[in-house]
Amino acid sequence: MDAIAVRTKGLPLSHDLQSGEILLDTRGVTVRFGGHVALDDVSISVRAGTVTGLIGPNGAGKTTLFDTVTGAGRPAAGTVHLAGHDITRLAPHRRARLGMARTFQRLELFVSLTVRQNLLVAADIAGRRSGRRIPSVDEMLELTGLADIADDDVADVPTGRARIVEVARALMSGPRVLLLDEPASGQTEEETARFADLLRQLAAGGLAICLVEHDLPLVMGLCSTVHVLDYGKVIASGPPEQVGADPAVIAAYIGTDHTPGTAATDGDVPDTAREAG
Ligand SMILES: Nc1ncnc2c1ncn2[C@@H]1O[C@H](COP(=O)(O)OP(=O)(O)OP(=O)(O)O)[C@@H](O)[C@H]1O
Repeated sequence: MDAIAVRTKGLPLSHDLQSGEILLDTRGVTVRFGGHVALDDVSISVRAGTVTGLIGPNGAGKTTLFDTVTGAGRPAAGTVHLAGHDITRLAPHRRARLGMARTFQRLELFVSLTVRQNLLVAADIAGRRSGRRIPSVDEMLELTGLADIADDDVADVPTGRARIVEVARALMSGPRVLLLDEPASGQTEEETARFADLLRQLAAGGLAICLVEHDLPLVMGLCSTVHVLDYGKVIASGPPEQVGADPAVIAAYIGTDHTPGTAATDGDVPDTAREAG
């Protein structure tokens, strides 16, 4: 496959990548909290230039897998690989330096700063850390559709758009892999549609995106591959239409608020970033 430069509207979002290359994978990852097995022999992969879905009922282990991949937690067994290199023992900041960025289920923004200031802080850290050219804040505000609220305090920004601020902030580091934990939670239908376009655009630029999301129509419409976790195990992996029709997946979702093919949120969603933070 041709090497593609990861550039979106001229933004130097990342390094040169092979489209379709596996950028991130976990191999047999097991995580225990005391006697509780939160992840059991989990192997998933995320390719450059694609959006990969990671779904499953509440408590299935999705956030735990993100924590393991980013280095916030260590697995009891198994390994994590970035572009084929074993990074299981690397500290989180070194993984970030290698091109891994994430957002959080619970918004983690500087709520007393403006949208622009949040991106400036990220730009400052990323610039000092990597030494490579990173996107300008204005370019990023434009790309992510945040220019009109650039000078608003994040505390006053509605939750749906604050989630985009978090994505923009993650993108300021010029990642190769972007991990998104329930980014559409709190978004209106219109915001979600715009967000889906943004993710398509970023993936088309070569970024490897892993999306944890309870909005299953969004996942099914956006992802080329979906991994399904249930009670810490991968119960299905494949194209969305195959996974959505899988009896094991349907069974896993029965009795939950979320069933494949329906929109759902995780209950009450705060109105603004102030309430979410
Ligand atoms: N720090 C922890 N200590 C003990 N148990 C934990 C810890 N973190 C997560 N767990 C447990 O591990 C399991 C997986 O949790 P996790 O948050 O990864 O699930 P999830 O799929 O992200 O759920 P949700 O969709 O509700 O966010 C759950 O049973 C949870 O209670």
